[in-house]
Amino acid sequence: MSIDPVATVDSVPSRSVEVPGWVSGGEATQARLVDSVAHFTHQRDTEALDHSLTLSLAELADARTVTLYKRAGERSGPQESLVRCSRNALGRFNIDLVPRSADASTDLLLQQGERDGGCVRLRDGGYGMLVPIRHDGRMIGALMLESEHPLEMLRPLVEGFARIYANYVGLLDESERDKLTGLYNRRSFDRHLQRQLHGTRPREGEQAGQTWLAILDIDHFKRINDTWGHLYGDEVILMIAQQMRASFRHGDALFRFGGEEFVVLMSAIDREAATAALQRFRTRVQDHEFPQVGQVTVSVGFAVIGPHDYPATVLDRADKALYFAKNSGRNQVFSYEDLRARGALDGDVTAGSVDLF
Ligand SMILES: Nc1nc2c(ncn2[C@@H]2O[C@H](COP(=O)(O)OP(=O)(O)OP(=O)(O)O)[C@@H](O)[C@H]2O)c(=O)[nH]1
Repeated sequence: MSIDPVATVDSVPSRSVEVPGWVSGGEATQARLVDSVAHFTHQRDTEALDHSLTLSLAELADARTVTLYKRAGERSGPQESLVRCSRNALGRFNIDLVPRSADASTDLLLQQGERDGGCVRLRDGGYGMLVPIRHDGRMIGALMLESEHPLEMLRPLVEGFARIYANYVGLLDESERDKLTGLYNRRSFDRHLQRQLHGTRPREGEQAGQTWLAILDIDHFKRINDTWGHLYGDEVILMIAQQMRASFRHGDALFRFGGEEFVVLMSAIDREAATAALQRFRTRVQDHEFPQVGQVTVSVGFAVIGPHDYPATVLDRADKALYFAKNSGRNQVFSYEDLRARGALDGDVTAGSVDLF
């Protein structure tokens, strides 16, 4: 069923306590609990962790549905995603990942969770419990359990799982991100590429787009370091990352591959739209006054990603377009497919600077 806060009424009286059998069990119960935690903390990427969390809780709490609401961490804005584990007609659990924009009902739910984390009766007679998930004092999401049984007794368990989850998300996030800029690091690139290719569905009213890979490289960065020193060089890298965040859309994945080289995985309807977005970023950088250093420019090469392309192949194509941009005077954006169609890459094209996998 849909989780609509309008459907939640009345706080559950504190004495209504009915508990799934396992809660009062002995060693077998403890073993099951430990097993769940071990399984859950074995995961090495956030998506698997989300699935494992909702499934573990659904099984342990004998819930009919466990929903994990996640607030977008990296940017401001209302974007959220939702992972739902629910029991099907055969009694088995299914997990759905639903990327979505926040709507009024989600916000209301989260506000409610913030306020009291309340146990509620659902309109259909079921029981609901909402537990906020906090990391470093910030609410990063919430867990909503729905069951045929009252859930109050399970609150410490669910809160414990929420705390472990928050700690773990923090750790995973750190291992996936570049320390200086907070952008994703190269290690997480393949996973994001798969998600971008297979996970993004167009929003209502939106046409399905294509996925593009762009390499952005700061021009004459060595000169910046040599003239102003590495600290100013680092500052430029940081500001370029900020410009990327401000230029690209929320669903686009932003990486620092190392040094002064950045990668964007973006959706765009066609090559013109991709070019426009990248030109906007290039102009933005060119027009920015960097402290002490003054003007900085970037060169960009990009290529479309087909569903069966290897990451290394597309990186190589985007890198060839970048190399062309560098050789054509820098501060420009080039598409590999466009250059290919014009015959501009025929002949002597040496691979650029990207180290392939
Ligand atoms: N400050 C700073 N410098 C870095 C970092 N990583 C790499 N560099 C420097 O970035 C410079 C890259 O220089 P090159 O690859 O020659 O490229 P470039 O000077 O930007 O020239 P073009 O790309 O051809 O325009 C080198 O001097 C590296 O030492 C970093 O994290 N911080």
